[in-house]
Amino acid sequence: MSVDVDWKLLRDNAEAMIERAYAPYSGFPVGAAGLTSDGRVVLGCNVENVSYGLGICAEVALVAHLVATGRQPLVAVAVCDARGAILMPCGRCRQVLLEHGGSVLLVDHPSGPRRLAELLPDAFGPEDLEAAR
Ligand SMILES: O=c1ccn([C@H]2C[C@H](O)[C@@H](CO)O2)c(=O)[nH]1
Repeated sequence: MSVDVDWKLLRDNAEAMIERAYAPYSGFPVGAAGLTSDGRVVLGCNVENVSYGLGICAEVALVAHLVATGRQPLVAVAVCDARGAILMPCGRCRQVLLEHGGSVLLVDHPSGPRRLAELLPDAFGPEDLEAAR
């Protein structure tokens, strides 16, 4: 199924999540919004913890929302900081997004959306597990 991506809608939803973020330790709230193949918007924000390493990124929270609400493939994701500026997902988040959007996933970028394949080249994937069996 092909879906038109309304990037303004995604960015607005990501920015709205800044208000929900729980980031008392870094002071760096992050919001994320994703579009599913069936046209739904899923959301996430970072959720930090007093045990610093336990904090989760906005994109990981978004994937938890996705899985809890049907787990359709992700087709596009927008992430932003407190100013509403586009934020590129950290390395761990790129791997987490790959699992649910694949290499064709569109990720918002200041110079125009990028495919995840470009942001996470030569990615580790299920075929690597198969290859070693
Ligand atoms: O892609 C990213 C990068 C960072 N953060 C969060 C983690 C931490 O709570 C804060 C500062 O790194 O930003 C995200 O949510 N997503």
